[in-house]
Amino acid sequence: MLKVIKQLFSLLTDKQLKQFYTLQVLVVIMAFAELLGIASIAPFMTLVGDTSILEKNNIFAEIYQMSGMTNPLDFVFYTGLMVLVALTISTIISMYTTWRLSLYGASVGIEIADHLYAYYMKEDWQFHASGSSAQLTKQVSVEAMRLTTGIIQPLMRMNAKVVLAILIAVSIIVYDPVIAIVGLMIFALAYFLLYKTVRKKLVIQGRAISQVSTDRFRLMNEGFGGIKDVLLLNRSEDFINRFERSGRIYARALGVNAGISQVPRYFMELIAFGSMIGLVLLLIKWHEGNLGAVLPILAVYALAAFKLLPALQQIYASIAQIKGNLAAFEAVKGDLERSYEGSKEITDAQVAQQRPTLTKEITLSNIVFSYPNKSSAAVSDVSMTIPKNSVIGLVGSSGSGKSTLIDILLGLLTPQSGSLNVDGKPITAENKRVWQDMLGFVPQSIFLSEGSIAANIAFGVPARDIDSKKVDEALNLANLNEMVEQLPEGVNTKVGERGVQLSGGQRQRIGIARALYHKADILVFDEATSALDGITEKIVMDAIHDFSGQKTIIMIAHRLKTVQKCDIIYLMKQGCIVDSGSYNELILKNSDFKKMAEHA
Ligand SMILES: Nc1ncnc2c1ncn2[C@@H]1O[C@H](COP(=O)(O)OP(=O)(O)OP(=O)(O)O)[C@@H](O)[C@H]1O
Repeated sequence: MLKVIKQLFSLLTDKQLKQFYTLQVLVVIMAFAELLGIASIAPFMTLVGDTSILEKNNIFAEIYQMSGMTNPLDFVFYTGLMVLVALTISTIISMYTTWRLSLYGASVGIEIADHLYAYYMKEDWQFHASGSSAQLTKQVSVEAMRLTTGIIQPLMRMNAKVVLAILIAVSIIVYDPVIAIVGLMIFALAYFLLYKTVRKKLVIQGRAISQVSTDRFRLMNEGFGGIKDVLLLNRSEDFINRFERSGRIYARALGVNAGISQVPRYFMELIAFGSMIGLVLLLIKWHEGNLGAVLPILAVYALAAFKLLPALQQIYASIAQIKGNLAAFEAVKGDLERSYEGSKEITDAQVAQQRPTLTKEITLSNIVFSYPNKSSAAVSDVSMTIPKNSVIGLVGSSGSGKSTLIDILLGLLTPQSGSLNVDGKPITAENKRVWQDMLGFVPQSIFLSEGSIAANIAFGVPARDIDSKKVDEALNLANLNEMVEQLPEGVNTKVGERGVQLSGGQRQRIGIARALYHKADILVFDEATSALDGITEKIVMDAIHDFSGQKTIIMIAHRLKTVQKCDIIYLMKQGCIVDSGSYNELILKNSDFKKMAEHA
């Protein structure tokens, strides 16, 4: 567990560390203030037990004399008042420190979750293509939250209590070593034995929480995401049963871990009361029934126990909670460490220096790309040239590697060998971002957010920065204006989650309008018009071809009709480019292409 705390500390930023040390000072002040509160009770009780000490030769008598009071009861009253003031100050310090610790714990936890989200959002396409979004959602929402509430916050609470417990322990040892050491040993041993017994169970249940959380997120993602198929195939019961089954494991694991940290409190209270009764009997026996002598000693121990017991319980409960949530840290540790390794941000000056300009051509040279865990290459030794302002078609059977090649062109996938060049300048990790700014991409299936049509066209641009003129132009070019005019709120009409309130063709045209909104010089279409009816496709294709000579256009198409007007068509087969030429040239020279055209 100490190792985990050390690792967690290494993830804190300088600012967080500084705040932590400041809080440490507050924690120590709080512990001293609480101790002072306890310590001030003893003299007061001595005074209450026997006011005749004011007549004797001691510190009380001196203060009494200096106060100028004549009635001992008045003195007792004012001493009591001062003790109350001391206790109030100590309470205020404790409340403030606990408040600050809670805020600090929560903010550190949430900053870690934010960091994790930012890390995943900046990871490349290959990372996302080979992982599961349910897993990432779980990492950020469940595991990072468990890290906050199950590790960092308990650690903060424990931190304050450890200092207090040590101070109380030292003070009562100084006050009376024998009684203190025996009492402390009883508690330490009881908690230690308890922790040893439950330690393994906490870890096991903690891991179960991580495991079933993944299952539950997956079931939610698949169930809600594929609800149409679920309903049609009548699979709701299967989903519900699996969800409930994981829920039972989840509930038990959560309950057991919470119980293990809370339940022993009552047992410890029993031990504390038992020890107290034992101590009372012992003291009465030692002092032969003299209550005046017994009361102050008893008051100190009662108050020490009153403060020490919850502190020990808090330490134990925090340790149990941390142990039970270690699996959450294990789950995100690797990603967190990588996320803190420092991102290579490039400066504006570097961007300007690296900005590729397209004046002549884009070339792909000897590109080889294999997906991880795949034996054959998805793209093998592909070379192609895309002249500026030309219209290029990419055709081939399903699985021939067209989308993979386009992802390489978009800078989303990095080939294992070969290079992508713009006017001879290679696109590297450093200038990739600038290259991507020059591209407009329309994928096979468009992702739509829950916002308005305008927000979806200007995707990712804050509402106040959306340029309505550019939205109108894009709508026009994507042949959407007629449909939008019929909507009650026009471009401000909401499209529903993932665009459920739109037809497939309308969704696709919004995707096309999105690519056009950003006024990219290079437009890439991956099966972008396949969901459109013949007439709409022709209108949209004509709009795309209107750009010919002004923009560089690359399109993947299954329907050969779509690529008929392209300047060059590349034919792909099993990851290779097997032929190229204009539509008419390919019909004449390539039998595969001819067959495809006949069956189109
Ligand atoms: N994320 C991925 N992980 C592993 N393999 C993949 C992944 N995406 C594609 N592949 C594999 O790479 C090969 C090429 O796929 P790609 O999607 O590029 O073909 P395509 O020509 O675009 O097909 P389609 O016309 O059906 O979209 C296929 O064998 C496919 O199974």
